[in-house]
Amino acid sequence: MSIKEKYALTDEGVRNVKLGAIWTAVSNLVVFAGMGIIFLAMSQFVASLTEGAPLPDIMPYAIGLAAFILILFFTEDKAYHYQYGVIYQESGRQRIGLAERLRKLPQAFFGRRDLADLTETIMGDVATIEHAYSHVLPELYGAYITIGIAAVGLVVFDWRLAIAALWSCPIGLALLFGSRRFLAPVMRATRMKGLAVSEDIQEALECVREVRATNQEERYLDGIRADIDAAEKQTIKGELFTGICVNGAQVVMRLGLATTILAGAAFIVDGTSDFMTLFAFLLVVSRIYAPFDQCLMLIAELFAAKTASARMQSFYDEPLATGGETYEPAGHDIVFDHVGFSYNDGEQVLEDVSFTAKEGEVTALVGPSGSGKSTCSKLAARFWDASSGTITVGGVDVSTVDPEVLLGDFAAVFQDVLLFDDTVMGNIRLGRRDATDEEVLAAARAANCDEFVERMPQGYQTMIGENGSRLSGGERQRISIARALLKGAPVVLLDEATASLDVENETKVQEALSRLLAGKTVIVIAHRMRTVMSADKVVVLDGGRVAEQGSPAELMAKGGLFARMVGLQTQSAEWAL
Ligand SMILES: Nc1ncnc2c1ncn2[C@@H]1O[C@H](COP(=O)(O)OP(=O)(O)OP(=O)(O)O)[C@@H](O)[C@H]1O
Repeated sequence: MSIKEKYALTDEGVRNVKLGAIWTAVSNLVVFAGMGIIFLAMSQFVASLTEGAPLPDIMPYAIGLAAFILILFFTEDKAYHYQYGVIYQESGRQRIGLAERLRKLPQAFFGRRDLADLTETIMGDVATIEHAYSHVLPELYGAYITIGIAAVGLVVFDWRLAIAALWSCPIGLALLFGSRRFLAPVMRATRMKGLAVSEDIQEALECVREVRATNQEERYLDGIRADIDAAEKQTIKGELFTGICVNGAQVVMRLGLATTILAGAAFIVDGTSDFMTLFAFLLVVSRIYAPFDQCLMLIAELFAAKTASARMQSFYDEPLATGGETYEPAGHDIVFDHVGFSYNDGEQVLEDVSFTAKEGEVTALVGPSGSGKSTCSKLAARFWDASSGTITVGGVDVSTVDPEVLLGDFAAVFQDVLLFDDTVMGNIRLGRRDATDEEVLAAARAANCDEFVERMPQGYQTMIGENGSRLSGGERQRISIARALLKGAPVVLLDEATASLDVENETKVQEALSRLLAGKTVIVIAHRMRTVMSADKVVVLDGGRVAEQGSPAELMAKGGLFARMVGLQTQSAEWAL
Protein backbone atom coordinates (compact mmCIF):
# COMPACT_ATOMS: atom_id res chain seq x y z
CA MET A 1 0.00 0.00 0.00
CA SER A 2 1.44 3.39 -0.97
CA ILE A 3 1.69 6.21 1.58
CA LYS A 4 -0.87 8.09 -0.51
CA GLU A 5 -3.46 5.39 0.23
CA LYS A 6 -2.24 4.66 3.77
CA TYR A 7 -2.64 8.23 4.97
CA ALA A 8 -5.24 9.48 2.48
CA LEU A 9 -2.81 12.11 1.14
CA THR A 10 -3.16 14.15 -2.02
CA ASP A 11 -0.42 13.96 -4.70
CA GLU A 12 0.93 17.29 -3.45
CA GLY A 13 0.91 15.89 0.12
CA VAL A 14 2.92 12.81 -0.92
CA ARG A 15 5.45 15.06 -2.68
CA ASN A 16 5.78 17.19 0.47
CA VAL A 17 6.22 14.14 2.74
CA LYS A 18 9.03 12.92 0.45
CA LEU A 19 10.72 16.32 0.41
CA GLY A 20 10.23 16.60 4.19
CA ALA A 21 11.87 13.17 4.67
CA ILE A 22 14.80 14.11 2.41
CA TRP A 23 15.43 17.43 4.18
CA THR A 24 15.08 15.77 7.60
CA ALA A 25 17.68 13.19 6.56
CA VAL A 26 19.99 15.90 5.18
CA SER A 27 19.62 17.80 8.43
CA ASN A 28 20.43 14.68 10.48
CA LEU A 29 23.49 14.00 8.31
CA VAL A 30 24.63 17.60 8.76
CA VAL A 31 24.57 16.95 12.52
CA PHE A 32 26.81 13.93 11.91
CA ALA A 33 29.15 16.14 9.87
CA GLY A 34 29.29 18.53 12.83
CA MET A 35 30.28 15.59 15.00
CA GLY A 36 32.96 14.75 12.46
CA ILE A 37 34.48 18.22 12.99
CA ILE A 38 34.41 17.72 16.76
CA PHE A 39 35.94 14.26 16.32
CA LEU A 40 38.77 15.58 14.13
CA ALA A 41 39.54 18.39 16.58
CA MET A 42 39.46 15.94 19.49
CA SER A 43 41.76 13.44 17.78
CA GLN A 44 44.32 16.20 17.01
CA PHE A 45 44.23 17.44 20.62
CA VAL A 46 44.57 13.86 21.90
CA ALA A 47 47.52 13.32 19.52
CA SER A 48 49.21 16.48 20.76
CA LEU A 49 48.64 15.47 24.38
CA THR A 50 49.66 11.82 24.04
CA GLU A 51 52.28 11.94 21.27
CA GLY A 52 53.64 15.44 21.87
CA ALA A 53 52.47 16.69 18.42
CA PRO A 54 52.08 20.50 18.04
CA LEU A 55 48.69 21.93 19.08
CA PRO A 56 46.36 22.12 16.05
CA ASP A 57 45.40 25.47 14.47
CA ILE A 58 41.96 26.33 15.93
CA MET A 59 40.90 28.51 12.97
CA PRO A 60 39.83 25.82 10.44
CA TYR A 61 37.70 24.17 13.17
CA ALA A 62 36.10 27.45 14.15
CA ILE A 63 35.27 28.18 10.48
CA GLY A 64 34.03 24.60 10.05
CA LEU A 65 31.75 24.94 13.10
CA ALA A 66 30.40 28.31 11.91
CA ALA A 67 29.67 26.80 8.46
CA PHE A 68 28.08 23.81 10.17
CA ILE A 69 25.72 26.06 12.18
CA LEU A 70 24.73 28.00 9.06
CA ILE A 71 24.12 24.88 6.97
CA LEU A 72 22.20 23.26 9.84
CA PHE A 73 20.02 26.35 10.13
CA PHE A 74 19.29 26.19 6.39
CA THR A 75 18.49 22.45 6.30
CA GLU A 76 16.38 22.61 9.50
CA ASP A 77 14.45 25.50 8.00
CA LYS A 78 13.76 23.45 4.85
CA ALA A 79 12.76 20.36 6.87
CA TYR A 80 10.52 22.52 9.08
CA HIS A 81 8.87 24.03 6.01
CA TYR A 82 7.94 20.63 4.57
CA GLN A 83 6.94 19.15 7.92
CA TYR A 84 4.89 21.99 9.35
CA GLY A 85 4.71 24.87 6.87
CA VAL A 86 2.75 23.11 4.15
CA ILE A 87 0.64 20.83 6.34
CA TYR A 88 -2.25 23.27 6.68
CA GLN A 89 -2.53 23.44 2.91
CA GLU A 90 -2.68 19.63 2.83
CA SER A 91 -5.42 19.52 5.51
CA GLY A 92 -7.30 22.16 3.54
CA ARG A 93 -7.03 20.07 0.37
CA GLN A 94 -8.18 16.95 2.25
CA ARG A 95 -11.19 18.73 3.76
CA ILE A 96 -12.20 20.32 0.46
CA GLY A 97 -11.80 16.91 -1.23
CA LEU A 98 -14.06 15.29 1.38
CA ALA A 99 -16.65 18.05 1.13
CA GLU A 100 -16.64 17.79 -2.69
CA ARG A 101 -17.08 14.06 -2.38
CA LEU A 102 -19.93 14.45 0.11
CA ARG A 103 -21.70 16.77 -2.31
CA LYS A 104 -21.74 14.03 -4.93
CA LEU A 105 -22.70 11.12 -2.69
CA PRO A 106 -26.25 9.77 -2.83
CA GLN A 107 -28.65 10.43 0.06
CA ALA A 108 -28.52 6.73 0.91
CA PHE A 109 -25.00 7.32 2.26
CA PHE A 110 -26.26 10.01 4.65
CA GLY A 111 -28.93 7.61 5.87
CA ARG A 112 -26.19 5.23 7.00
CA ARG A 113 -23.78 7.76 8.57
CA ASP A 114 -24.94 10.27 11.14
CA LEU A 115 -24.00 13.92 11.30
CA ALA A 116 -21.52 13.67 14.22
CA ASP A 117 -19.71 10.86 12.41
CA LEU A 118 -19.38 12.90 9.20
CA THR A 119 -18.26 16.08 10.98
CA GLU A 120 -15.76 14.07 13.01
CA THR A 121 -14.25 12.68 9.79
CA ILE A 122 -13.93 16.09 8.14
CA MET A 123 -12.59 17.84 11.25
CA GLY A 124 -11.25 15.21 13.70
CA ASP A 125 -9.86 12.57 11.34
CA VAL A 126 -8.19 15.17 9.13
CA ALA A 127 -6.67 16.78 12.27
CA THR A 128 -5.32 13.37 13.40
CA ILE A 129 -3.72 12.82 10.02
CA GLU A 130 -2.47 16.42 10.08
CA HIS A 131 -0.64 15.76 13.35
CA ALA A 132 0.84 12.46 12.18
CA TYR A 133 1.78 14.11 8.91
CA SER A 134 3.58 17.01 10.53
CA HIS A 135 5.18 15.31 13.54
CA VAL A 136 5.81 11.73 12.47
CA LEU A 137 5.82 10.85 8.77
CA PRO A 138 8.74 12.96 7.42
CA GLU A 139 10.69 12.35 10.68
CA LEU A 140 10.21 8.59 10.40
CA TYR A 141 11.13 8.33 6.72
CA GLY A 142 13.97 10.82 7.29
CA ALA A 143 15.21 8.59 10.15
CA TYR A 144 15.22 5.53 7.85
CA ILE A 145 17.30 7.39 5.26
CA THR A 146 19.69 8.75 7.93
CA ILE A 147 20.23 5.37 9.53
CA GLY A 148 20.74 3.75 6.11
CA ILE A 149 23.46 6.23 5.11
CA ALA A 150 25.08 6.24 8.57
CA ALA A 151 25.11 2.44 8.59
CA VAL A 152 27.04 2.36 5.28
CA GLY A 153 29.60 4.79 6.78
CA LEU A 154 29.95 2.75 9.97
CA VAL A 155 30.37 -0.54 8.07
CA VAL A 156 33.13 1.00 5.93
CA PHE A 157 34.80 2.37 9.10
CA ASP A 158 34.63 -0.89 11.11
CA TRP A 159 32.12 -3.56 10.14
CA ARG A 160 32.40 -5.45 13.45
CA LEU A 161 31.57 -2.42 15.58
CA ALA A 162 28.88 -1.47 13.05
CA ILE A 163 27.10 -4.78 13.71
CA ALA A 164 27.47 -4.29 17.48
CA ALA A 165 25.90 -0.82 17.15
CA LEU A 166 23.15 -1.40 14.60
CA TRP A 167 21.69 -4.85 15.36
CA SER A 168 19.19 -3.31 17.77
CA CYS A 169 17.57 -0.92 15.24
CA PRO A 170 15.78 -3.48 13.04
CA ILE A 171 14.80 -5.53 16.12
CA GLY A 172 13.40 -2.48 17.96
CA LEU A 173 11.47 -1.35 14.90
CA ALA A 174 10.23 -4.90 14.18
CA LEU A 175 8.97 -5.14 17.78
CA LEU A 176 7.19 -1.83 17.47
CA PHE A 177 5.56 -2.46 14.11
CA GLY A 178 4.80 -6.05 15.10
CA SER A 179 2.89 -4.76 18.11
CA ARG A 180 0.77 -2.64 15.77
CA ARG A 181 -1.46 -5.66 15.26
CA PHE A 182 -2.43 -5.44 18.96
CA LEU A 183 -2.32 -1.66 19.08
CA ALA A 184 -4.52 -1.05 16.03
CA PRO A 185 -7.76 -2.47 17.55
CA VAL A 186 -7.08 -0.57 20.80
CA MET A 187 -6.56 2.67 18.87
CA ARG A 188 -9.71 2.01 16.84
CA ALA A 189 -11.72 1.36 20.01
CA THR A 190 -10.36 4.61 21.54
CA ARG A 191 -11.43 6.51 18.44
CA MET A 192 -14.92 4.99 18.45
CA LYS A 193 -15.43 5.75 22.16
CA GLY A 194 -14.33 9.35 21.53
CA LEU A 195 -16.76 9.52 18.64
CA ALA A 196 -19.60 8.30 20.86
CA VAL A 197 -18.93 11.24 23.21
CA SER A 198 -18.96 13.72 20.28
CA GLU A 199 -22.27 12.23 19.12
CA ASP A 200 -23.73 12.54 22.61
CA ILE A 201 -22.73 16.19 22.89
CA GLN A 202 -23.99 17.04 19.42
CA GLU A 203 -27.32 15.34 20.12
CA ALA A 204 -27.63 17.07 23.49
CA LEU A 205 -27.10 20.46 21.84
CA GLU A 206 -29.56 19.70 19.04
CA CYS A 207 -32.25 18.40 21.39
CA VAL A 208 -31.68 20.77 24.33
CA ARG A 209 -35.23 22.14 24.12
CA GLU A 210 -36.88 18.71 24.10
CA VAL A 211 -34.61 17.46 26.92
CA ARG A 212 -35.54 20.44 29.11
CA ALA A 213 -39.21 20.28 28.22
CA THR A 214 -39.40 16.65 29.33
CA ASN A 215 -37.23 17.09 32.47
CA GLN A 216 -34.75 14.54 31.17
CA GLU A 217 -31.57 16.56 31.91
CA GLU A 218 -30.35 14.25 34.67
CA ARG A 219 -31.00 11.07 32.70
CA TYR A 220 -29.41 12.57 29.63
CA LEU A 221 -26.34 13.75 31.53
CA ASP A 222 -25.98 10.30 33.14
CA GLY A 223 -25.81 8.80 29.64
CA ILE A 224 -23.17 11.31 28.54
CA ARG A 225 -21.18 10.77 31.77
CA ALA A 226 -21.20 7.01 31.21
CA ASP A 227 -19.86 7.47 27.68
CA ILE A 228 -17.19 9.93 28.87
CA ASP A 229 -16.09 7.43 31.56
CA ALA A 230 -15.91 4.65 28.98
CA ALA A 231 -13.88 6.91 26.65
CA GLU A 232 -11.54 7.84 29.52
CA LYS A 233 -10.93 4.19 30.45
CA GLN A 234 -10.33 3.26 26.84
CA THR A 235 -7.94 6.21 26.35
CA ILE A 236 -5.90 5.19 29.43
CA LYS A 237 -5.79 1.63 28.14
CA GLY A 238 -4.63 2.91 24.74
CA GLU A 239 -1.93 5.11 26.31
CA LEU A 240 -0.73 2.22 28.49
CA PHE A 241 -0.48 -0.14 25.53
CA THR A 242 1.30 2.47 23.43
CA GLY A 243 3.63 3.36 26.30
CA ILE A 244 4.66 -0.27 26.81
CA CYS A 245 5.25 -0.88 23.10
CA VAL A 246 7.07 2.40 22.41
CA ASN A 247 9.26 2.31 25.52
CA GLY A 248 10.02 -1.39 24.90
CA ALA A 249 11.19 -0.55 21.39
CA GLN A 250 13.30 2.39 22.64
CA VAL A 251 14.99 0.26 25.32
CA VAL A 252 15.80 -2.46 22.78
CA MET A 253 17.27 0.15 20.41
CA ARG A 254 19.42 1.66 23.16
CA LEU A 255 20.88 -1.81 23.85
CA GLY A 256 22.98 -1.12 20.72
CA LEU A 257 24.90 1.51 22.72
CA ALA A 258 25.75 -1.03 25.42
CA THR A 259 26.90 -3.69 22.94
CA THR A 260 29.04 -1.09 21.10
CA ILE A 261 30.84 -0.24 24.38
CA LEU A 262 31.31 -3.93 25.24
CA ALA A 263 32.51 -4.93 21.77
CA GLY A 264 34.70 -1.79 21.46
CA ALA A 265 36.34 -2.48 24.82
CA ALA A 266 37.00 -6.10 23.83
CA PHE A 267 38.53 -5.03 20.48
CA ILE A 268 40.76 -2.46 22.23
CA VAL A 269 41.91 -5.12 24.70
CA ASP A 270 42.78 -7.61 21.92
CA GLY A 271 44.49 -4.77 20.00
CA THR A 272 42.28 -4.90 16.88
CA SER A 273 40.82 -1.44 17.51
CA ASP A 274 41.73 1.77 19.32
CA PHE A 275 40.12 4.24 21.67
CA MET A 276 39.50 6.94 19.01
CA THR A 277 37.59 4.48 16.77
CA LEU A 278 35.38 3.52 19.73
CA PHE A 279 34.93 7.22 20.56
CA ALA A 280 33.86 7.94 16.96
CA PHE A 281 31.38 5.07 17.07
CA LEU A 282 29.93 6.18 20.40
CA LEU A 283 29.48 9.71 19.03
CA VAL A 284 27.58 8.43 15.99
CA VAL A 285 25.65 5.70 17.79
CA SER A 286 24.44 8.07 20.53
CA ARG A 287 23.00 10.28 17.78
CA ILE A 288 21.71 7.53 15.51
CA TYR A 289 18.66 6.80 17.67
CA ALA A 290 17.81 10.48 18.13
CA PRO A 291 15.90 10.87 14.83
CA PHE A 292 13.65 8.03 15.95
CA ASP A 293 12.99 9.45 19.40
CA GLN A 294 10.40 12.07 18.52
CA CYS A 295 8.59 9.89 16.01
CA LEU A 296 8.53 6.95 18.39
CA MET A 297 6.93 9.08 21.08
CA LEU A 298 4.25 9.99 18.57
CA ILE A 299 4.06 6.67 16.76
CA ALA A 300 0.61 6.08 18.28
CA GLU A 301 -0.53 9.08 16.26
CA LEU A 302 0.64 7.32 13.14
CA PHE A 303 -1.41 4.26 14.00
CA ALA A 304 -4.40 6.46 14.85
CA ALA A 305 -3.89 8.21 11.50
CA LYS A 306 -4.34 4.91 9.74
CA THR A 307 -7.71 4.40 11.43
CA ALA A 308 -8.63 7.97 10.53
CA SER A 309 -7.57 7.54 6.92
CA ALA A 310 -9.58 4.30 6.66
CA ARG A 311 -12.65 6.27 7.80
CA MET A 312 -11.87 8.96 5.22
CA GLN A 313 -11.34 6.34 2.56
CA SER A 314 -14.86 5.03 3.15
CA PHE A 315 -16.12 8.31 1.62
CA TYR A 316 -14.08 7.61 -1.48
CA ASP A 317 -15.11 3.94 -1.71
CA GLU A 318 -18.78 4.88 -1.76
CA PRO A 319 -20.22 4.85 -5.32
CA LEU A 320 -21.22 8.33 -6.50
CA ALA A 321 -24.68 9.32 -7.64
CA THR A 322 -23.64 9.49 -11.28
CA GLY A 323 -25.51 10.67 -14.34
CA GLY A 324 -25.15 12.58 -17.58
CA GLU A 325 -24.80 16.35 -17.67
CA THR A 326 -27.03 16.64 -20.75
CA TYR A 327 -30.65 16.76 -19.73
CA GLU A 328 -33.16 17.79 -22.37
CA PRO A 329 -36.63 16.85 -21.18
CA ALA A 330 -39.64 17.21 -23.48
CA GLY A 331 -41.86 19.18 -21.08
CA HIS A 332 -42.00 18.41 -17.37
CA ASP A 333 -44.58 15.67 -16.89
CA ILE A 334 -43.37 13.43 -14.04
CA VAL A 335 -44.20 9.76 -14.58
CA PHE A 336 -43.82 7.09 -11.88
CA ASP A 337 -43.83 3.70 -13.60
CA HIS A 338 -44.15 0.67 -11.29
CA VAL A 339 -41.79 2.23 -8.74
CA GLY A 340 -40.61 0.22 -5.75
CA PHE A 341 -38.33 1.59 -3.02
CA SER A 342 -36.78 0.79 0.33
CA TYR A 343 -34.44 2.97 2.40
CA ASN A 344 -30.99 1.39 2.74
CA ASP A 345 -32.28 -2.07 1.84
CA GLY A 346 -34.70 -1.98 4.75
CA GLU A 347 -38.44 -2.44 4.69
CA GLN A 348 -40.26 -1.87 1.38
CA VAL A 349 -41.63 1.71 1.60
CA LEU A 350 -43.11 2.00 -1.92
CA GLU A 351 -44.47 -0.86 -3.99
CA ASP A 352 -45.58 -0.76 -7.62
CA VAL A 353 -46.37 2.97 -7.54
CA SER A 354 -47.54 4.34 -10.91
CA PHE A 355 -48.99 7.80 -11.57
CA THR A 356 -48.40 10.88 -13.70
CA ALA A 357 -48.02 14.42 -12.40
CA LYS A 358 -48.79 16.57 -15.45
CA GLU A 359 -47.16 19.87 -16.31
CA GLY A 360 -49.49 22.77 -15.58
CA GLU A 361 -51.40 20.73 -13.00
CA VAL A 362 -51.29 20.37 -9.24
CA THR A 363 -50.99 16.74 -8.22
CA ALA A 364 -51.73 16.11 -4.55
CA LEU A 365 -50.29 13.13 -2.76
CA VAL A 366 -52.45 12.14 0.20
CA GLY A 367 -52.62 9.20 2.53
CA PRO A 368 -52.14 8.23 6.16
CA SER A 369 -48.92 9.15 7.97
CA GLY A 370 -46.03 6.95 6.82
CA SER A 371 -47.74 5.91 3.59
CA GLY A 372 -44.83 7.16 1.47
CA LYS A 373 -45.90 10.62 0.27
CA SER A 374 -42.65 12.43 1.12
CA THR A 375 -40.67 9.48 -0.21
CA CYS A 376 -42.39 9.84 -3.61
CA SER A 377 -41.52 13.53 -3.85
CA LYS A 378 -37.91 12.86 -2.85
CA LEU A 379 -37.56 10.11 -5.45
CA ALA A 380 -38.86 12.46 -8.18
CA ALA A 381 -35.99 14.88 -7.41
CA ARG A 382 -33.55 11.94 -7.22
CA PHE A 383 -32.63 12.50 -3.58
CA TRP A 384 -32.73 8.72 -3.59
CA ASP A 385 -32.82 6.25 -6.50
CA ALA A 386 -35.83 3.96 -6.94
CA SER A 387 -35.08 0.29 -6.20
CA SER A 388 -37.31 -0.87 -9.09
CA GLY A 389 -39.36 0.72 -11.87
CA THR A 390 -38.56 4.10 -13.43
CA ILE A 391 -39.29 7.76 -12.79
CA THR A 392 -39.16 10.13 -15.76
CA VAL A 393 -39.30 13.92 -16.04
CA GLY A 394 -40.31 15.01 -19.55
CA GLY A 395 -39.53 11.48 -20.78
CA VAL A 396 -35.99 11.43 -19.32
CA ASP A 397 -35.23 8.71 -16.76
CA VAL A 398 -34.07 10.68 -13.68
CA SER A 399 -31.58 7.96 -12.75
CA THR A 400 -29.58 8.82 -15.89
CA VAL A 401 -29.24 12.52 -15.03
CA ASP A 402 -26.58 14.10 -12.82
CA PRO A 403 -28.44 14.93 -9.57
CA GLU A 404 -27.18 18.52 -9.53
CA VAL A 405 -28.31 19.10 -13.13
CA LEU A 406 -31.72 17.55 -12.40
CA LEU A 407 -32.20 19.63 -9.24
CA GLY A 408 -31.86 22.77 -11.35
CA ASP A 409 -35.42 22.01 -12.55
CA PHE A 410 -36.83 21.51 -9.05
CA ALA A 411 -37.85 23.96 -6.37
CA ALA A 412 -38.84 22.44 -3.06
CA VAL A 413 -40.48 23.55 0.16
CA PHE A 414 -40.17 20.76 2.70
CA GLN A 415 -41.47 20.46 6.26
CA ASP A 416 -38.01 20.79 7.75
CA VAL A 417 -36.89 24.19 6.43
CA LEU A 418 -33.14 24.68 6.41
CA LEU A 419 -31.95 28.24 6.95
CA PHE A 420 -28.46 29.67 7.18
CA ASP A 421 -27.05 32.12 9.71
CA ASP A 422 -27.33 34.97 7.24
CA THR A 423 -29.70 37.86 6.54
CA VAL A 424 -33.30 37.29 5.45
CA MET A 425 -32.25 38.59 2.02
CA GLY A 426 -29.28 36.21 1.84
CA ASN A 427 -31.46 33.25 2.77
CA ILE A 428 -34.04 33.97 0.09
CA ARG A 429 -31.33 34.64 -2.50
CA LEU A 430 -30.16 31.03 -2.11
CA GLY A 431 -33.02 30.20 -4.51
CA ARG A 432 -31.10 31.95 -7.30
CA ARG A 433 -27.72 33.41 -6.49
CA ASP A 434 -27.68 35.89 -9.38
CA ALA A 435 -31.12 37.36 -8.57
CA THR A 436 -31.29 41.15 -8.22
CA ASP A 437 -32.47 42.76 -4.96
CA GLU A 438 -35.76 43.66 -6.66
CA GLU A 439 -36.37 40.03 -7.69
CA VAL A 440 -35.61 38.81 -4.15
CA LEU A 441 -37.98 41.40 -2.66
CA ALA A 442 -40.72 40.51 -5.17
CA ALA A 443 -40.48 36.81 -4.23
CA ALA A 444 -40.47 37.72 -0.53
CA ARG A 445 -43.57 39.89 -0.96
CA ALA A 446 -45.35 37.12 -2.90
CA ALA A 447 -44.64 34.68 -0.06
CA ASN A 448 -46.03 37.19 2.43
CA CYS A 449 -42.69 37.78 4.17
CA ASP A 450 -43.09 41.59 4.27
CA GLU A 451 -45.43 41.39 7.21
CA PHE A 452 -42.85 39.92 9.65
CA VAL A 453 -39.70 41.33 8.05
CA GLU A 454 -40.95 44.90 8.51
CA ARG A 455 -41.00 44.29 12.27
CA MET A 456 -37.33 43.24 12.28
CA PRO A 457 -34.71 45.86 13.30
CA GLN A 458 -32.87 45.90 9.98
CA GLY A 459 -35.67 44.61 7.77
CA TYR A 460 -34.38 42.26 5.07
CA GLN A 461 -30.80 42.83 6.25
CA THR A 462 -31.51 41.33 9.71
CA MET A 463 -29.43 38.26 10.64
CA ILE A 464 -31.76 35.37 11.47
CA GLY A 465 -29.46 33.29 13.72
CA GLU A 466 -28.27 29.73 13.30
CA ASN A 467 -30.85 27.82 11.25
CA GLY A 468 -33.25 30.75 11.67
CA SER A 469 -33.42 30.31 15.46
CA ARG A 470 -34.94 33.79 15.81
CA LEU A 471 -37.90 32.98 13.55
CA SER A 472 -41.21 31.25 14.14
CA GLY A 473 -42.15 28.10 12.23
CA GLY A 474 -44.49 30.03 9.93
CA GLU A 475 -41.87 32.70 9.24
CA ARG A 476 -39.29 30.07 8.37
CA GLN A 477 -41.69 28.44 5.98
CA ARG A 478 -42.49 31.71 4.25
CA ILE A 479 -38.78 32.33 3.66
CA SER A 480 -38.52 28.85 2.22
CA ILE A 481 -41.51 29.53 -0.07
CA ALA A 482 -39.97 32.83 -1.21
CA ARG A 483 -36.76 30.96 -1.99
CA ALA A 484 -38.64 28.42 -4.10
CA LEU A 485 -40.56 31.17 -5.90
CA LEU A 486 -37.34 33.01 -6.69
CA LYS A 487 -35.81 29.88 -8.20
CA GLY A 488 -38.66 29.78 -10.73
CA ALA A 489 -38.01 26.09 -11.50
CA PRO A 490 -40.52 24.27 -13.76
CA VAL A 491 -41.20 21.58 -11.12
CA VAL A 492 -42.30 22.49 -7.61
CA LEU A 493 -42.48 20.11 -4.66
CA LEU A 494 -44.50 21.37 -1.71
CA ASP A 495 -44.43 19.22 1.40
CA GLU A 496 -46.97 20.55 3.90
CA ALA A 497 -45.93 23.95 2.67
CA THR A 498 -48.56 25.80 4.64
CA ALA A 499 -48.58 23.64 7.77
CA SER A 500 -47.15 26.27 10.11
CA LEU A 501 -49.21 29.20 8.88
CA ASP A 502 -52.21 30.66 10.63
CA VAL A 503 -55.44 30.90 8.67
CA GLU A 504 -54.95 34.49 7.55
CA ASN A 505 -51.38 33.93 6.40
CA GLU A 506 -52.23 30.61 4.82
CA THR A 507 -54.84 32.26 2.62
CA LYS A 508 -52.38 34.95 1.57
CA VAL A 509 -49.63 32.44 0.80
CA GLN A 510 -52.03 30.17 -1.04
CA GLU A 511 -53.05 33.09 -3.27
CA ALA A 512 -49.41 33.88 -3.99
CA LEU A 513 -48.61 30.25 -4.60
CA SER A 514 -51.46 29.59 -6.99
CA ARG A 515 -50.60 32.73 -8.97
CA LEU A 516 -46.94 31.80 -9.23
CA LEU A 517 -47.27 28.04 -9.67
CA ALA A 518 -49.39 28.38 -12.79
CA GLY A 519 -48.10 26.34 -15.72
CA LYS A 520 -45.65 24.31 -13.59
CA THR A 521 -45.59 20.68 -12.56
CA VAL A 522 -46.61 20.84 -8.93
CA ILE A 523 -46.60 17.96 -6.47
CA VAL A 524 -48.21 18.89 -3.15
CA ILE A 525 -48.15 16.77 -0.05
CA ALA A 526 -50.84 17.99 2.29
CA HIS A 527 -52.77 16.40 5.11
CA ARG A 528 -55.49 18.99 4.99
CA MET A 529 -58.28 18.12 2.62
CA ARG A 530 -59.05 21.80 1.99
CA THR A 531 -55.72 22.15 0.16
CA VAL A 532 -56.22 18.90 -1.69
CA MET A 533 -59.72 19.73 -2.93
CA SER A 534 -58.38 22.43 -5.24
CA ALA A 535 -55.82 20.05 -6.84
CA ASP A 536 -56.23 18.82 -10.42
CA LYS A 537 -55.39 15.29 -9.47
CA VAL A 538 -55.16 13.33 -6.24
CA VAL A 539 -53.01 10.24 -5.75
CA VAL A 540 -53.99 8.38 -2.59
CA LEU A 541 -51.21 6.30 -1.07
CA ASP A 542 -51.81 3.62 1.52
CA GLY A 543 -49.01 1.47 2.92
CA GLY A 544 -46.69 2.42 0.05
CA ARG A 545 -49.18 1.49 -2.69
CA VAL A 546 -51.47 3.66 -4.80
CA ALA A 547 -54.92 3.00 -3.33
CA GLU A 548 -56.76 5.25 -5.80
CA GLN A 549 -56.18 8.24 -8.07
CA GLY A 550 -58.28 10.73 -10.00
CA SER A 551 -59.76 14.21 -9.63
CA PRO A 552 -61.03 15.11 -6.14
CA ALA A 553 -64.60 15.00 -7.43
CA GLU A 554 -64.15 11.53 -8.97
CA LEU A 555 -62.63 10.19 -5.77
CA MET A 556 -65.38 11.71 -3.61
CA ALA A 557 -67.96 10.08 -5.88
CA LYS A 558 -66.16 6.74 -5.59
CA GLY A 559 -66.56 6.73 -1.81
CA GLY A 560 -63.17 5.03 -1.14
CA LEU A 561 -60.27 5.89 1.19
CA PHE A 562 -60.10 9.50 0.00
CA ALA A 563 -63.79 10.11 0.70
CA ARG A 564 -63.37 8.54 4.15
CA MET A 565 -60.35 10.76 4.93
CA VAL A 566 -62.26 13.88 3.86
CA GLY A 567 -65.19 12.77 6.02
CA LEU A 568 -62.96 12.26 9.07
CA GLN A 569 -61.28 15.65 8.67
CA THR A 570 -64.61 17.41 8.33
CA GLN A 571 -65.76 15.75 11.55
CA SER A 572 -62.58 16.66 13.44
CA ALA A 573 -62.81 20.24 12.18
CA GLU A 574 -66.19 20.45 13.86
CA TRP A 575 -64.86 19.28 17.19
CA ALA A 576 -64.22 21.92 19.77
CA LEU A 577 -62.29 21.79 23.04
N1 LIG B 1 -34.56 8.52 5.68
C1 LIG B 1 -35.28 7.45 5.98
N2 LIG B 1 -34.67 6.29 6.31
C2 LIG B 1 -35.39 5.19 6.60
N3 LIG B 1 -36.73 5.14 6.58
C3 LIG B 1 -37.41 6.25 6.26
C4 LIG B 1 -36.71 7.48 5.94
N4 LIG B 1 -37.64 8.41 5.65
C5 LIG B 1 -38.85 7.81 5.79
N5 LIG B 1 -38.71 6.52 6.15
C6 LIG B 1 -39.81 5.54 6.35
O1 LIG B 1 -40.52 5.42 5.13
C7 LIG B 1 -41.91 5.34 5.35
C8 LIG B 1 -42.62 6.41 4.52
O2 LIG B 1 -42.22 7.67 4.99
P1 LIG B 1 -42.70 9.03 4.33
O3 LIG B 1 -42.01 10.14 5.03
O4 LIG B 1 -42.54 8.93 2.85
O5 LIG B 1 -44.25 9.01 4.68
P2 LIG B 1 -45.31 10.18 4.59
O6 LIG B 1 -46.51 9.56 3.97
O7 LIG B 1 -44.75 11.37 3.91
O8 LIG B 1 -45.55 10.46 6.14
P3 LIG B 1 -46.01 11.80 6.89
O9 LIG B 1 -47.35 12.17 6.36
O10 LIG B 1 -46.08 11.39 8.33
O11 LIG B 1 -44.97 12.85 6.62
C9 LIG B 1 -42.12 5.50 6.85
O12 LIG B 1 -42.33 4.20 7.37
C10 LIG B 1 -40.82 6.06 7.36
O13 LIG B 1 -40.54 5.56 8.64
